[in-house]
Amino acid sequence: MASNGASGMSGPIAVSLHDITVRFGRLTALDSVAFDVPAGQHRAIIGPNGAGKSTLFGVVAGTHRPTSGRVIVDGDDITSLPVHRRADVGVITTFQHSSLFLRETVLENVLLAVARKARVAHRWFRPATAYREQLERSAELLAQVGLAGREALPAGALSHGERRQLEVGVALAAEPRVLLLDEPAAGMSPAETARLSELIRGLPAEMTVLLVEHDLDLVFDLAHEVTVLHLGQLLTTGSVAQVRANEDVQRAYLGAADVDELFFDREETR
Ligand SMILES: Nc1ncnc2c1ncn2[C@@H]1O[C@H](COP(=O)(O)OP(=O)(O)OP(=O)(O)O)[C@@H](O)[C@H]1O
Repeated sequence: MASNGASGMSGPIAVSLHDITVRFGRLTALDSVAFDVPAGQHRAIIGPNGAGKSTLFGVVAGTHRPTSGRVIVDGDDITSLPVHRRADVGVITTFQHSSLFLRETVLENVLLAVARKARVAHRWFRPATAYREQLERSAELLAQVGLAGREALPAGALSHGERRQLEVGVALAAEPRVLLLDEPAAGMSPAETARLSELIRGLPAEMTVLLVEHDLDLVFDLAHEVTVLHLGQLLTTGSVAQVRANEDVQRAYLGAADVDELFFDREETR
């Protein structure tokens, strides 16, 4: 198991959710959910099916507008900010459904994102030097996400796991302060998941990461803290050890297919 460095209980708050309620008609998908995520923390959101994880993720990413409540990032209220404007405040999301250009090369995918960021960062554009800098930055990012040597391949030729790595590279090009990962390990092999975990654990210490993930091995490997939702309510937030030992969490998961994964370290039982 990884050592999960900073528990992040002190220091500035990066993301603050104030009494988030989401109703779909008569169904309350989220009921006054409130918690803070300290800057630099890796926070996982887990819970049984239908707990409200995706809905909550969408509220932070901007794809869902809460019925009531507020989303505060670095002190700014972004509740009403449309999804495409959240990048301006440093909130970058990788969604489950890939946003890559599959016919373009791996390098071009990252280069586009780097160029987009540069245009936002600089009012004027210096084509000759800027392009070289952007190429260098793209190569750096591809090395960071483990895709050095794959630059010339079309993104569509990558394995599923490599595509997810590339998506993270594209997201990092935008220099997020808060990185939102929507089930990053979905469809990955154990080896790909292990590489992804290493990649996330190696992100800059000041970057806040919020992820929704069903793969509890990954969650327990990289989360500094875990927030558990159940039936639209916040059940608890705590360290991996606290959450695994929590009887309310155990009850919430009873009957769920992944209950064994939650309570027993599979490496211990092998
Ligand atoms: N667009 C929608 N319209 C109506 N009900 C919805 C909508 N989206 C989600 N729900 C309902 O809201 C509740 C929470 O759903 P959500 O997808 O957020 O849960 P989840 O924890 O992500 O579940 P899963 O683990 O199965 O993905 C569920 O009862 C779901 O059926």
